Formats: sequence, C-alpha cells, structure tokens
Amino acid sequence: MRLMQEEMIGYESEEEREMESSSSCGSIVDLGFQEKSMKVVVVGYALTSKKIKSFLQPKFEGLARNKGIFFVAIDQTRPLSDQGPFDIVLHKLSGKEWQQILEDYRLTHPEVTVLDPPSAIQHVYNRQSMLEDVADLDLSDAAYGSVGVPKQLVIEKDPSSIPDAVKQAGLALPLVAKPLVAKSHELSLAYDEYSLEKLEPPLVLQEFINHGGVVFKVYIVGDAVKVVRRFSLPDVSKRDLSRRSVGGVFRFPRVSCAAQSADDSVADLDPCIAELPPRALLERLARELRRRLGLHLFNLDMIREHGTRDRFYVIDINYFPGYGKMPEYEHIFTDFLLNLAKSKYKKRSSATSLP
Ligand SMILES: O=P(O)(O)O[C@@H]1[C@@H](OP(=O)(O)O)[C@H](OP(=O)(O)O)[C@H](O)[C@H](OP(=O)(O)O)[C@H]1OP(=O)(O)O
Ligand SMILES: Nc1ncnc2c1ncn2[C@@H]1O[C@H](COP(=O)(O)OP(=O)(O)O)[C@@H](O)[C@H]1O
Ligand SMILES: [Mg+2]
Ligand SMILES: [Mg+2]
Repeated sequence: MRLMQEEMIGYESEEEREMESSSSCGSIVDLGFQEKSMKVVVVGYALTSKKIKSFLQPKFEGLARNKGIFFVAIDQTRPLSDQGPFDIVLHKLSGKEWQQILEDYRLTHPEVTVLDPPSAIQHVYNRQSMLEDVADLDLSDAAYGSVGVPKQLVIEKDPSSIPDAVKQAGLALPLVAKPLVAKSHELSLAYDEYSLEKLEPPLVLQEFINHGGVVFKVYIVGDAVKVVRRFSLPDVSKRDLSRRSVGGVFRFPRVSCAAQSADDSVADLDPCIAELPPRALLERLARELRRRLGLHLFNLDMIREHGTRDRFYVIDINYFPGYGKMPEYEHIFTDFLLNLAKSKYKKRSSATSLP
C-alpha cells in the first residue's frame, strides 16, 4: 500500500460512485474518499493475453481503480526489481526461467506478496501430487458429508503394463486417463482392459465416478468460496459397459472448459444431483486446502456420487482458474486484494512502531 494524491483515484461522476458503493458486497477496506492523501495498492501482473482478456475485464479494472487498486503489466524482458514498486504480484506463466525469476524476487522483495509461490503452484500442476492433500485431509466422515479422491494409479511408461497394473491396484472400469501434467487437458475414458494399452503414459488412471452429469466448480479467492454448477460427462451404466460396441477409448479433450454452466438449467435438473454441496463442508475443505497447499487462488472440481446425498470426490484442482466465469468475481477479488494489502500494511506499521 502506498500513498498518493486524491485526484488519482476518483469516480468519474457522483452517480458512478453511488452505483459502485451500492453494489459493493462484503466488508471491504474503505480507503476513504474523505482522506486528503489516499492509500493505493499496485498489483503487477504477468499473465497470458488470453488470461488478461478473461480476467482483467473493464468492469473489474474500473471497480478496482475506484478502490485504489492499480494493475500494471509486468515486462518479462526487464528485471522485475526495476519495475513497480509493487505491493502484490499476480502471475500465471509457465517456464522454469520465469519461476526462478519469481523465486529470486520473493527472496529479495519480502515486502511484496507474490500470488502464489511458484513451488506451491507446481504441486498442483502434477495430477498425482495435486490430490494428495485432499486424501490426507481425510474428510471421510465429516459432519456434513465425506470428501475423498477417486482411486487412482500413476503410469509412468510402458502402455503394455497397464492392464496388469490396473488389475493389481484393484481399479474398476471404466477409467479416466489424464495426462500427468495438469496443464494438458487431453483426457479419455477407457471402457475395457484391452483399450488400456492404447493409452499414452505418463498418465494418471482414475476410477470414473457416476455423478449425474453435473460437476461443482468451487472457486477460492483467499477466504472467499464460491460454487457454481457445470455440465459434465454422463453416467456410464453397467449395461453400457457390457455392450461390446461401447468398448475402446473415448477421447474428450477440454471437456470442462467447453461445458456449459448448469446453473441456468437448475430447475430442469434432478434436485438430488443439482443440490450444491453443504456450505459448511466447502468452507472447511477450502480452509484446509488453502493452508496445506499454500495457495490463495485456485478452484476444485467436485462431484457427488450419483445415488448418494453426501459422498463427494475432488477430481481436479486448478491454479488461478477462469475467474471471469465466477459470479461477482470483480467484488470478491477487489476485497481480497484490499484486505491483503491492508493486513500487510498493518503488520509493517506495527513492526516499525516497536521500541
Ligand atoms: O480459459 P478458462 O477461462 O476456461 O480457464 C481455464 C479453466 O477453466 P474453468 O475455470 O474450469 O472454466 C481450467 O479449468 P479445468 O482444468 O478445465 O477444470 C484450467 O484452470 C485452465 O488453466 P490451465 O490450462 O490448466 O492452466 C484455465 O485456463 P486459463 O484461463 O488459465 O488459460
Ligand atoms: N474420476 C472422474 N469421474 C467422473 N468424471 C470425471 C472424473 N475425472 C474427470 N471427470 C470428468 O472429466 C472432466 C475433466 O476432468 P478434469 O480432471 O477436471 O481435467 P481438466 O484439468 O482437463 O479439467 C471433469 O470436469 C469431469 O466432467
Ligand atoms: Mg477440471
Ligand atoms: Mg484442470
């Protein structure tokens, strides 16, 4: 947080100011219009052009600006220390070199909050380690339902070994085959053991869980948790499995990104399938995972086993997902950034006022 003159943060009109303050949700830090000098938050961002378009939408940037948050593009060709100064760095770029730059920057600039630490992000970029913390959490008999991960197996190489490995691990067909690298979305569903040899390691084989064709996207932004419904793959029946014609591998690249929101069709859906997971369960899950993963910005793909009321599975975790599709993300993000800057500012001032 830094000080700057009032004229830099202003609503274009009284009307705009009123509109903004009436639509603002939650308890945000009021930077105070009355103050002569204002505190501003400078957020450096290193994002792909696709992400800039979906995330830094004009409405969001405008709202943030009016609250004293300024977004500044990071120039990757110049040293980070020569840019800014930043209060917060938001990033989602790949490459070892970039990760190293960020790690070095974190060490030399502890006053800047880097969202999030590259090593914590790497942990969820591997589909094996991604779900370890959910499994370790052991929310198998939480008060509001159980949360687990589907049985899964990692295949590093040699496709011919897959049928035996699957048998040994006791995995039931059909299986979802997912590239080990989470940034690759070329998934497939294998219905019979003969087709398993056609798969291309390295991959994770995961038991397919019937869930009525609806997936819950649980978005996390710091302490805030928001859940939406999306359409997903349909259930596979025993009859489907026994029908020979179904045999083989069904490829479904980028299915979840292409999937439509199911929230608009909720009235047409079976309530047992569409009912959102209990709020208390999501809050607990989000809190625990935030701590264990060391991340502020991620989402979970969660499904409810069809035929149960409260047996849930986490099947995917994504770092800095498509927040543009999260309702009210503009307000949630603005509050998050302000609170982050405020708590850092408080900590720093109390440290400097020590005797
Ligand atoms: O492109 P979008 O907005 O659909 O966002 C993608 C996410 O879609 P979703 O939030 O489910 O709608 C998408 O989520 P899923 O893995 O599809 O569940 C990923 O987070 C993807 O990032 P990456 O390719 O894994 O690095 C996200 O892609 P990037 O925007 O980060 O490139
Ligand atoms: N174990 C599973 N059981 C049932 N459906 C699954 C399972 N894993 C994935 N899916 C379906 O495939 C989609 C994509 O899988 P996901 O693991 O989320 O990969 P991605 O990272 O590409 O989104 C999910 O949104 C869901 O529709
Ligand atoms: Mg997904
Ligand atoms: Mg994913």
